[in-house]
Amino acid sequence: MIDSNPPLLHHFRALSSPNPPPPNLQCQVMEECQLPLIDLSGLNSNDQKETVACAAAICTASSEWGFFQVVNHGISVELLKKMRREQELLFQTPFERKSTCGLLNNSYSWGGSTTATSPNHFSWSEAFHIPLTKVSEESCYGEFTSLREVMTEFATAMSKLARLLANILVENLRHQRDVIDDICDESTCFLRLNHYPACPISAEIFGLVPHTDSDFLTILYQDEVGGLQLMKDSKWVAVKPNQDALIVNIGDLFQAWSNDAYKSVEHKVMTNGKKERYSIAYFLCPSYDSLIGSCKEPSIYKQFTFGEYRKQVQEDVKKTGHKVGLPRFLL
Ligand SMILES: C=C1C[C@]23C[C@@]1(O)CC[C@H]2[C@@]12CC[C@H](O)[C@@](C)(C(=O)O1)[C@H]2[C@@H]3C(=O)O
Ligand SMILES: O=C(O)CCC(=O)C(=O)O
Ligand SMILES: [Fe+2]
Repeated sequence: MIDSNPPLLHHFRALSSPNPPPPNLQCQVMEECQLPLIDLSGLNSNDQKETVACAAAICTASSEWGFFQVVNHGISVELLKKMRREQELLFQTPFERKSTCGLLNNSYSWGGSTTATSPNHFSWSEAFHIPLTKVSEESCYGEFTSLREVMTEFATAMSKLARLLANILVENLRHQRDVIDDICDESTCFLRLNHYPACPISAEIFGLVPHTDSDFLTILYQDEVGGLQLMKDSKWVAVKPNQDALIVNIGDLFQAWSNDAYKSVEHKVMTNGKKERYSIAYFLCPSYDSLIGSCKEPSIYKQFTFGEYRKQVQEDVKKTGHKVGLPRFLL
């Protein structure tokens, strides 16, 4: 049989061989949490009190959790299901085809990072990481013609939702709307299609290593399998999947801009011994020359452009296998 999965086990064993096996990652009893659940229909209410309360709930969750879930988000169940079906077909393609045929702008990767040199930096997953500018480009799709149509619709809907939420968060900080539309363009925003194959050594390896996202905010559409965990009050807590909801998390850029009012929280994905898992993340990013500086004084972080930030993250990951992120920019 032709294998669709990348050679994850082989690679993990090769990385582990001279080193001692990593500690058991799943030994603690995990608390499952109900993330703040926000009904976005409040934003369209004729009652201004409801609109204000909904916006306040978004800002409070961004400060206290850095994570929340939204329902009545305006993206239809049909579109979400169609997108998931297309994603499954894409990942079921033979590994050779995914990795060598230039699919989706040649954006396929596996193991989390091509440069992982230690088992602790290795992720039991594969992904396509597609810039928004390429989503509707015919040449990216080969025989996956229906994926193009669905993904274009999906990206447009996620983009609209991400901008709506980001504008609310900005307005709360600066009493000014539309800044996000001025600085975020398609050139840097991206969609990441994630696949976590069932893992025979699930106690030893992450599905996706702990990290914060390097963007303003991320919207995640996950399936019913579960495995996402986030840091809350210095403890890892597991997110209970809710099929009606999309998950939103604050990224590093909003944390810097808000001078730590909004939290870019560390998160990770645990593997599952029996079931594979799918998720799609939309990352809202500004153009590379956008200056990110705090909205308040005294500022905690140096000003930086998004280009400088990405470069620093990539350099650190390449050198050490590990993302340092915002602490690099502390004043
Ligand atoms: C090895 C890594 C690459 C990554 C940062 C990390 O340390 C762990 C997760 C990776 C990830 C996943 C989501 C985004 O695509 C990304 C840009 C991010 O913020 O975290 C990547 C990072 C990266 O590619 O630099
Ligand atoms: O798959 C998930 O639940 C999370 C994915 C994620 O954190 C990412 O792509 O940055
Ligand atoms: Fe993430």
